[in-house]
Amino acid sequence: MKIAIIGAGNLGLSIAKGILNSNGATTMYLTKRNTAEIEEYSNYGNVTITSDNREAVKKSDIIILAVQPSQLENILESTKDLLTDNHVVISTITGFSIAKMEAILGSDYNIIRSMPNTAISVGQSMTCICSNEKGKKKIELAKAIFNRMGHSMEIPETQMQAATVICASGVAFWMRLIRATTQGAIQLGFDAKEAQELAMHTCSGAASLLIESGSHPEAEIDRVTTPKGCTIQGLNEMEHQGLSSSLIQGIVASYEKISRIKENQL
Ligand SMILES: NC(=O)C1=CN([C@@H]2O[C@H](COP(=O)(O)OP(=O)(O)OC[C@H]3O[C@@H](n4cnc5c(N)ncnc54)[C@H](OP(=O)(O)O)[C@@H]3O)[C@@H](O)[C@H]2O)C=CC1
Ligand SMILES: O=C(O)[C@@H]1CCC=N1
Repeated sequence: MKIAIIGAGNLGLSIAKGILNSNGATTMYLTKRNTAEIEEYSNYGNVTITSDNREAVKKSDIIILAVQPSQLENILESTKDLLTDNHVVISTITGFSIAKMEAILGSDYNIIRSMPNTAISVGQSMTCICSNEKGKKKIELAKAIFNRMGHSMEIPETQMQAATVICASGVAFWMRLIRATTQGAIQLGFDAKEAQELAMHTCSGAASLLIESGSHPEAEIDRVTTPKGCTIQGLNEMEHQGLSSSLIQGIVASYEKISRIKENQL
């Protein structure tokens, strides 16, 4: 696969790392205006670094768009004459609808809208995808690309904002929970490095339990909570302090913010 990543910033470079780690591309173009910061990637034999988006589009089949929302329109306008039937355009842009992309490109091209997260760099992204009418026949290809770097789910476009909060912002939410657990562990006597190791591997184990057993979180909690024991004491105190409620409220606040950003853009 010949892949171009237009906008090699936080997410674009995470995708690049995921692709390189999984040998997922025969050639890869990485573009940004200031290329000095990513020169090290030219050490990979099959990677070209450039600020020329037109060259990247011309030489690639899969075009992954990872610029800020306000930067996308110009990029689409300046490259659309190069697009062919063979191209699959995969946008990762928050709040930029397929209709808005089609208003610029037309509806004759394969357009996939995706929402990966930065864990794509280590092959662990939860990525949601949807497509325009024309792109429906490329959705399996898009899934195959993202499944090499984690797990993908096809969803209706109407759920894309919610997926952004849960999956993309979600990485930051889980990081904060792991950080808070680490701080608790330090207070209980572990040094900072040990504390983080305990927190992150316990978090990873808890998620793996659900993924591999298919069971419900409360069923797993029941297996841990000894009657009158320390786990239920801790859990109940966390809930008295509003743990679940604050998480849900944060998720809803994040969703409301995305909705406002989207309204301003469209
Ligand atoms: N960060 C995340 O976890 C996630 C982000 N997203 C979405 O991904 C997109 C990118 O986010 P993020 O990576 O955080 O943003 P960044 O600002 O880190 O990256 C954007 C990149 O685009 C480059 N860029 C800007 N203009 C151009 C241009 N004309 N041609 C080529 N490259 C250009 C910038 O580099 P330079 O200035 O040198 O050109 C920059 O490196 C956003 O739309 C965001 O909503 C979605 C899911 C998760
Ligand atoms: O914070 C943001 O707005 C973007 C979208 C999801 C992750 N980063």
